[in-house]
Amino acid sequence: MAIDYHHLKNRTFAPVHQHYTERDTMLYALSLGLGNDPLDAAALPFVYEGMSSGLRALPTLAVVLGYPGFWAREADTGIDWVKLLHGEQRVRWHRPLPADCEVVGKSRITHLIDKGEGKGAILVTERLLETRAGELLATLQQVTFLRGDGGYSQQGGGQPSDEALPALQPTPQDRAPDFSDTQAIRPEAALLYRLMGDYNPLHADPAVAVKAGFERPILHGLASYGLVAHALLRQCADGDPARLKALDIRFAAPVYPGETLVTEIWRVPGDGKQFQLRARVAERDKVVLSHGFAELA
Ligand SMILES: CCCCCCC[C@@H](O)CC(=O)SCCNC(=O)CCNC(=O)[C@H](O)C(C)(C)COP(=O)(O)OP(=O)(O)OC[C@H]1O[C@@H](n2cnc3c(N)ncnc32)[C@H](O)[C@@H]1OP(=O)(O)O
Repeated sequence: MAIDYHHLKNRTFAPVHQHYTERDTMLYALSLGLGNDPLDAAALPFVYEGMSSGLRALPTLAVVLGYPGFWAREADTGIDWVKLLHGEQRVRWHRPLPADCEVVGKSRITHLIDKGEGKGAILVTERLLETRAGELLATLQQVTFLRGDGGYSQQGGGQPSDEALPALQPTPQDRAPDFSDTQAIRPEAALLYRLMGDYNPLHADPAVAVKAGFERPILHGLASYGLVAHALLRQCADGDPARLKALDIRFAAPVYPGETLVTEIWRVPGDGKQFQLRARVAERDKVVLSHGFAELA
């Protein structure tokens, strides 16, 4: 079954209510590998409640909260779910995330773009993450690359296609990064990370990974996203999670659990609050996250 633009665009998502606790906050950070080195002072406030600062939530915890799950697998979507990949993630934080809170996630599909037969389609989902009292914590945009669904607009009597999102900018080619941060990704990272709510079999089942065109299960894009955000906070914000205001990034190539991620950060000339970033896998010297933009308070 091919994608039907109107059916998919009009899909409704029930608000997802969630009460996350300090334990969830710590498990999220642990699933990214914080605490791999128990003496790492920059990681401890996110995985141990006994610090003088109290337990702190990584701002990227927002990406797993109020999440509607792996709904693309439902047959009526028309999506070839085995072939989909997370393409980009863009988040704006409006308030720091508490370590324990009742939240609600409100999702809707905002864009569906046909890139053409054999090239794929782009699906953009927006999620507003609010407290139960209605305060907006974060606005999230998830760009999904539907590798198996290009050309849908030629079917069913000519289905529409939306305008693309404003493009993210590539990182500087003419100068070395101002900061660099290295993180080891644990071999079981994807198996741990999926427990945060993204149960896409691509990250766990070797047979599904092969069907999708990979040699073995790949890491969730949002796990790499969390790692890059932590690298940025550690290098440029004294580890203060409340300072992250914006982070956009493109997932340029797959990351495999067990690899080493090197995040490279450039200062944007100006008031010192904006940065460009990318990340590469050290073992393959391959850029895996690109077109990064971040803003700190
Ligand atoms: C719906 C339910 C929600 C589900 C959410 C996700 C659930 C998760 O479980 C899934 C995951 O986490 S998957 C893991 C993370 N993602 C990845 O590993 C993807 C890595 N990226 C790739 O493989 C390629 O970039 C690839 C394959 C994405 C694109 O590569 P190419 O086809 O070679 O593209 P290229 O020829 O370079 O460019 C063609 C056009 O596409 C645009 N583009 C490229 N990479 C993009 C990307 N990552 N995201 C968005 N757009 C992208 C290019 O700009 C180009 O556009 P245009 O034709 O307009 O010039």
